[in-house]
Amino acid sequence: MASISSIYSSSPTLNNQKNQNASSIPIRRRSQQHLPIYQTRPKLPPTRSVAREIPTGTDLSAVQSTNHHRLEKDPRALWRRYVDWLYQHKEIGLYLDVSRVGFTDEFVKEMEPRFQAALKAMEELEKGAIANPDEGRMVGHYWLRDSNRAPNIFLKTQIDKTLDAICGFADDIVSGKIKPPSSPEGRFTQILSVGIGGSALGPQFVAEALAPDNPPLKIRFIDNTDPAGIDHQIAQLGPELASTLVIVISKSGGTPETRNGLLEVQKAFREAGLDFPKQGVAITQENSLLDNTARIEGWLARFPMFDWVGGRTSEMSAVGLLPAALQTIDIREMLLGASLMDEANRSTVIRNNPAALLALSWYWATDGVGSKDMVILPYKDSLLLFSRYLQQLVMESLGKEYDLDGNRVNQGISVYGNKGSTDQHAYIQQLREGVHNFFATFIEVLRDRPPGHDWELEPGVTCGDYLFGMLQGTRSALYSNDRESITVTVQEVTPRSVGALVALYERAVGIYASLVNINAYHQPGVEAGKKAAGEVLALQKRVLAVLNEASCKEPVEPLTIEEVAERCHAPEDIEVIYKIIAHMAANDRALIAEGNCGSPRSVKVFLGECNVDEMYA
Ligand SMILES: O=P(O)(O)OC[C@H]1O[C@H](O)[C@H](O)[C@@H](O)[C@@H]1O
Repeated sequence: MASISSIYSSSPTLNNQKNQNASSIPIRRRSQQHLPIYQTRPKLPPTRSVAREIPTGTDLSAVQSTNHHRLEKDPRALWRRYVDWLYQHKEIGLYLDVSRVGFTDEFVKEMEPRFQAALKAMEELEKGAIANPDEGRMVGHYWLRDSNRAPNIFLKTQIDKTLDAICGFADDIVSGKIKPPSSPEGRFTQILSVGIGGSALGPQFVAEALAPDNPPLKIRFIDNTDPAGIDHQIAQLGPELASTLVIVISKSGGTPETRNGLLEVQKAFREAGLDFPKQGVAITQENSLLDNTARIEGWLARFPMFDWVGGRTSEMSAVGLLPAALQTIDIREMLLGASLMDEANRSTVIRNNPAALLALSWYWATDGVGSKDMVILPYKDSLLLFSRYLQQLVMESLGKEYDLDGNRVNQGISVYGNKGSTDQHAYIQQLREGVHNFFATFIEVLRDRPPGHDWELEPGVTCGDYLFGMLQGTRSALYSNDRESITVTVQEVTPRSVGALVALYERAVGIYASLVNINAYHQPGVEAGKKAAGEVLALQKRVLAVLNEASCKEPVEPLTIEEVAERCHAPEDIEVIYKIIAHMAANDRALIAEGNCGSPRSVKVFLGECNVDEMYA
């Protein structure tokens, strides 16, 4: 198996190219490799503080151009730039316009060697290199849509067999060949998908984008451990719980939120007198806790998640494909769209490689250090969740403390957005005129409605013309105020174009990560929050034990928060202890709190009942 670590480690460190006077890109010398990045990188002057120092009456655009090249404003030159840089993929029906990002020809030239190194790294990754060195894993989501690219026949067979199994199972469910055991409907009518993060965001985005108006199975999601949210989903299912297929998705098979969702759903099944295993499907890694549970309990079906597919890039695995197929979305078309896009993204010519063009634009717009946020604005309701999906893909992949050489870099690009033209009535005001800390990405869909459904709501103008006008207007209004933007245009929202969009951004993230020399495929930072949450729950158990002991005394001994903290041997955790008590008190947890919650020192607590067994446990 090849290794790409050498390619990564030979990448030059990131530098703020636009603020360099030298025409060549400074390459970090070996001897500098262990210097913290802030010592090797020129500091970017933040636009806001620069703006504050400007004397009144100064031409702001002139000041900005000291930080950024002045953007081209001549309409003819802009048209030429548009035509020169426009990327088109005919088979997908996708265009990428980066003309409203102000990178210069010199910048592109300077970046060329780094792009070649990044594209080489992608090539090695696709061949099966350990592209996720921290976890010692291959990164194989590209093989999912072209199994011939898998590095060995075993993996190829695994991919092909899983795809066939997904299609077969979905057909059997949709056709009613596999029936729920006790539903009067005689067939499954609902899907309840339980999963979080990469095990939810892709399926949510795709369902919103592509599900037909009246799918044979309607999907809903539990993607949190919020009891009220879970109750809401279950309540909405009502008697249709009996015809609900529950898909539990977790790569690790041990994510607490997903486990809790499953336990809550299983309880609802018990209470309704239903047999959960006959309606349960697991998508997880082989031999995970979830997999073993599903196997032992005899769930209806189990589908694998592969070690070499990360959660946030799992849309083309069973995670995304099974829910999509159950909604009768053409998953083979999704895969085709992704593989066509992958093929285009293998070009070593930047302007012919859409993912490289995106990465180039991101690098320029954010100075390669995430100095600007990425605002995603799809002008199409069905693409509403694209920004949420991209938020995880981009931020979990690029938001890293250390680079591959161990330098502290605190990399990342913040992503947010919703949809146009809705957002024009919300926050576009700030984008146009306020703090200049973003670049926009417009997602344009050319086809307004299915053929034969359009009408003119005023002479010569349709509803979709308004949407189009709003997009074009916002693009040019932002640009005229020096706000850069990218436009991704698709002909229609179809399984093919959605598959292509997913693949486009997956690859752009990979290339960008390589440019800034970070591992895009791990998420060490996520563990800190999980660990801290576990510590809070452990502390809660100690608090309960202390309160139980005091409450078993005669007479009962109410304790102040300080006393509880002392007895837990955790005086430094007093604030969390107070919050634990306040949370339990708000939830009728047999805990009696006296005093005023607004003044925590006045609060005294004891348990409403003494549990002698627990005292001696
Ligand atoms: O699929 P799971 O193992 O349940 O993981 C679900 C999610 O949880 C984690 O916190 C990770 O940060 C995500 O990348 C992942 O997608």
